[in-house]
Amino acid sequence: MSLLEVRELTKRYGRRTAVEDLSFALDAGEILALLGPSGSGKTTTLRLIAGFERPDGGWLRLDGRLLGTPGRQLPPERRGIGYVFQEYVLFPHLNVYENVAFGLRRIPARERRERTQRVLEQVGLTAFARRYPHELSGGQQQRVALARALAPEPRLVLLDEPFSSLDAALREGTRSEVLGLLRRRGVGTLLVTHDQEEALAAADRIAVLREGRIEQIGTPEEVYHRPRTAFVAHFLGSTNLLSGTARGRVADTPLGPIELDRAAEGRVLLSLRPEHLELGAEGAPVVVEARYFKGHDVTLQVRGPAGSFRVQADYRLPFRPGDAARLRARERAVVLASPAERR
Ligand SMILES: Nc1ncnc2c1ncn2[C@@H]1O[C@H](COP(=O)(O)OP(=O)(O)OP(=O)(O)O)[C@@H](O)[C@H]1O
Repeated sequence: MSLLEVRELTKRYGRRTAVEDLSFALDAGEILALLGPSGSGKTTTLRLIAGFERPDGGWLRLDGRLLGTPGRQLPPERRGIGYVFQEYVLFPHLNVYENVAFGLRRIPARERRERTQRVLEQVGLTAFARRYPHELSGGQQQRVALARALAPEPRLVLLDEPFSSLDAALREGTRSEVLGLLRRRGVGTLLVTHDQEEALAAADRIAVLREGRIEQIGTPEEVYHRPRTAFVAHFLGSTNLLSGTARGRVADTPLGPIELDRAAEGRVLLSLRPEHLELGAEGAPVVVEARYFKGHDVTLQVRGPAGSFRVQADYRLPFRPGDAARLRARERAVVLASPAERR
């Protein structure tokens, strides 16, 4: 049985539907990223799970126990869920130790002391126990917030953009420490982010949200390499869309015949990432329009009778704007779902 089960969860604000028919499951020790643009329903989903909002439809269970459904709503403090929300700041008048012990008020003093010390040690903050929040860096404050969420030993932790306020240098280290700790403790984690790189690097699975619905859910490799829709393909990096006529595993396209990742018949819309195209001696004629140096490689914008494309290339290749070249696919193209398949 999954740790968390969410079924057909729906939330409306007046006539606007913030979350619609959301269904997914999460296992113990698993990290699921909720990824989507602003307004796609990520925070509302966490608030429904935490119990700050009442659903208008559907239900959710944690460890088999019903937490929320339109007719029955368990209050947040009885759900056994830890959360670190962006706006969920530390108490400024309490030191680190007191902030973490705060959630353990109902536990006998000795156990409270032991648990607080243990969790501070786990997040590497024992030496900072007597400091106040304003005497800590952003990353340290984030770890205190996490320690406070973990102290009551929840089975599920909800993280809403917890790393977005940290600068790039601190972000990666803090993220892998924090998520590593959650994984080792077998805690299920829902991580809200609109940062695709963070989702790809840190999550076991990603649910891509669009207008309150899950557009696709899968491992980072699946959603990146086998996007079901143009929206997912574009949201997880850059891609080229190309239409063609499929005959089984091959399609005729303006770039010539291209192998497909699955069999199809008739009109198809294909996705080819910039790294799946190459410039060389063979293929459709194009002219290089722009060159963007990225350090480890370059992105070339090219145009020809077949259309306009972005191509990733080795930075040592001599292509410059104005050069003529030939373009071909070096990998199979992904067949995107037709409107009928998406329903
Ligand atoms: N309390 C509320 N009252 C009315 N509408 C709301 C409320 N909370 C959220 N919404 C609407 O619900 C939709 C989903 O919002 P939500 O905050 O869940 O999105 P999000 O994906 O978390 O966005 P962001 O990345 O900007 O935080 C939006 O259209 C938003 O305007």
